Amino acid sequence: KKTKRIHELTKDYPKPTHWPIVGCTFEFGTNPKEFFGNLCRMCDEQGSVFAAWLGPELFIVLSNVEETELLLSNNKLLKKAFGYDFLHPWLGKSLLTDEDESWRTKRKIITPAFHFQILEQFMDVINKNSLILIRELKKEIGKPSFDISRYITLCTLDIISESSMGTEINAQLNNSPEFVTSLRNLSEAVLYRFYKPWLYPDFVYNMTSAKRAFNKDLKVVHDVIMKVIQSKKLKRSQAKSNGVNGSSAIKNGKSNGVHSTTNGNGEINNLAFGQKKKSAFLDLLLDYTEHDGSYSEQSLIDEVNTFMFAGHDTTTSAINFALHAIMKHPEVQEKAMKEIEEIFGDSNAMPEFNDLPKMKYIECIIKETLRLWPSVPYVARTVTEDTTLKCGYKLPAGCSAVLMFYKLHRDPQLYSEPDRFNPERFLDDSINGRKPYSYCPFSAGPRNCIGQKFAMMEMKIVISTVLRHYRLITPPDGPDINVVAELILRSVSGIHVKIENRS
Ligand code: HEM
Repeated sequence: KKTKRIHELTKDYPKPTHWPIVGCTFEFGTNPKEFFGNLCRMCDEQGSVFAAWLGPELFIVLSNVEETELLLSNNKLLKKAFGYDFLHPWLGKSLLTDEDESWRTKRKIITPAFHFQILEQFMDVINKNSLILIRELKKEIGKPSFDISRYITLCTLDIISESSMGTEINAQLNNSPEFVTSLRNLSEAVLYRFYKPWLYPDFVYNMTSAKRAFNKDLKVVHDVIMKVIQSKKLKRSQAKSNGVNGSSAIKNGKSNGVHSTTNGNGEINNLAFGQKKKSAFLDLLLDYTEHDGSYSEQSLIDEVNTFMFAGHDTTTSAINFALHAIMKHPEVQEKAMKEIEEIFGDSNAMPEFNDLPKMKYIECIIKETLRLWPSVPYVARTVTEDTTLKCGYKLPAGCSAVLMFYKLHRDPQLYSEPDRFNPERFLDDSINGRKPYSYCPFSAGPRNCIGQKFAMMEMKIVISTVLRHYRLITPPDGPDINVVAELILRSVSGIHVKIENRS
């Protein structure tokens, strides 16, 4: 009955070719490589609002600024779409996947961990791992070309593991440990299921070898995180019995049952993160758990898994595409180097926190990179109540709305020469007058990215450190980038570069 109603209300939408039962599943193709290209083609052919049935689910795909604003600014459309359910066995109901009141509570608890004064604690972790990256890249000097994305993946994984769990996994030094491989397999497995509507029912998926492999990888990842949590808990209880209070954060920062960011005068409270000693996101959650038991062991695992997932592939993707763009545009590389020289002069010192706002041009490069290659190329919401789009079509309750940022960011009505890489368009004067919601790499509205400041800090440090040590050169015969979206945007052919030492 519900499906019939949705069919009825959306019969006038533009649609690609549909078949009975499967809808336009085969128009999309059943692997990630074809899927994204076909989705972009459909946006070109059908326009900025169209409907597509994938088996029993209807997706309304939106890629213009008016509908993006309507959806993202609506406080009632906060529920993630059906496809996010496939993340539940891995991330549970965490900040990324949860809904309604329990999402709001989590957001309030976790927000203080991303206050900029707290992020400063992570400078050392990012600087240290960027230097390991530089050391690892040494072996590639002089080679005609190599894929730098393998190195960036391991570096960002080291950074996010140490920041979220407070534990070094040394992915860069151990090259590809089981944990790293399992993490990658899990992202791929979620997507594999999404493209195959016949695997949507749990009872079918549970019988497949894909599900058995998924469970195996899940166990590897969960076991590592569980061990970290247990060892942290043990250390904290030992510290407590020795008279050291591990949860001073809670005493001062609590209001209305929820941890607050400031003391009302805009000053940060004595959070675990605010202490001199470097803490991890996990420490904040453990503080709460000790205080009021708000997080069960499973919820802690889910939240750490979420940081690792949301904070790893995203920054990897952005750094990779930025390095590619810098390499392809020598004039951009020169300007970035000029800025670096102005900030650091002859010094070899790593950046300090107050150097980051000085990296204005590098910030423009990152923003322009995220415009052309947004790490999260689309997001989706479940429509929980009938809504009327700006164009007049009905968005019926029960369908999913997909916001296609990748196409939004290349709309010629919003950006002149939209396919051209031009960091200057993000210089202050040029962005004045830009429509709100025309640029959403971190999404927007209440469910925007909580980690965007951390991400910007990490990207600035890693990119500037690479440039300070190496000149990026386009290899004559390296393959060009080949973009696919496997939850996160990436180049299947890798990012091929040649590097030269800067004397
Ligand atoms: C270039 C880097 C990044 C990009 C482009 C990015 C982008 C996004 C986007 C588009 C969303 C919305 C997802 C949706 O609606 O389904 C999101 C949510 C989120 N991101 Fe990021 N992200 C980045 C880095 C990070 C980092 C470093 C962290 C953590 C350390 C993080 C943690 C999260 C979390 C927890 C959410 C869910 C927030 C909520 O629903 O309340 N992200 N991110």
